This record gives sequence, C-alpha cells and structure tokens, in this order.
Amino acid sequence: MSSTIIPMEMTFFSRFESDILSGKKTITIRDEAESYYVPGTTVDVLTYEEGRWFCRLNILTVEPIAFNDLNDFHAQQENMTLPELKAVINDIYPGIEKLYVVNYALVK
Ligand SMILES: CC(=O)Nc1ccn([C@H]2C[C@H](O)[C@@H](CO)O2)c(=O)n1
Repeated sequence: MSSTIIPMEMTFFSRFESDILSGKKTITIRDEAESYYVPGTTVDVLTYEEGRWFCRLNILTVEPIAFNDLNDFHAQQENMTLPELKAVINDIYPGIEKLYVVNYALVK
C-alpha cells in the first residue's frame, strides 16, 4: 500500500511577507525537495526565520521549470526583475537547474 503525504505548511523568508499579503507576489520557485505541494490544497504560511504564521495560500499549480527558462513573466509574478529573481534563486538553490513554479492564491 502506498500513502501520499500532503504538505500543510510552506515557509517563506520574512522579507517576502508584505509582497505575498499585498498580492504582488503570486508564485514561488522551489527545488525538487519542495515540489510536493498539491494543487487544490491550502497551506499555512510561516516565516522561515521565526516560524511565525502570517497567512494561508491555496495551491493552484505546480509546474517544472528549468533555471534557464525563467523569464520576465516569472519575475513579474515574483514582483522582481529577472536578474533579481535569478540572483535570489542562485542564492537559495546554487547550481540547481531543475526547479518548480508553485502558483498560489492568498486566502482572504
Ligand atoms: C527554505 C526555503 O527554501 N525557503 C524559501 C525558498 C524560496 N523562497 C522565495 C524566494 C523567491 O521569492 C522565490 C523563489 O525561490 O521563493 C522563500 O521565500 N523561501
């Protein structure tokens, strides 16, 4: 018998909290270890640093993306420029080519 674990929480660096709450940031890009979010589910969102809850998100889609295929639309959805987004991802996931775009909606 196989069992599926559905994640109930997602963490974000606290510097992204205001962009998420204002609706300016509508995706996050994660590595394979965090590609297990399930479309149609809702997750509690906590700051990575303090574990402080700040909102809930509906997971809309989870789609693979290669680092080299990131484009201005991804950056716009992250409320960044493309060079800023690539720098952030390089910092968090250095050298990782296989990534996942998690598209979400804020639960109001
Ligand atoms: C633990 C961990 O990896 N936490 C993360 C990963 C990514 N983010 C943000 C940073 C960018 O806005 C996008 C793209 O990775 O997602 C994050 O806040 N916390």
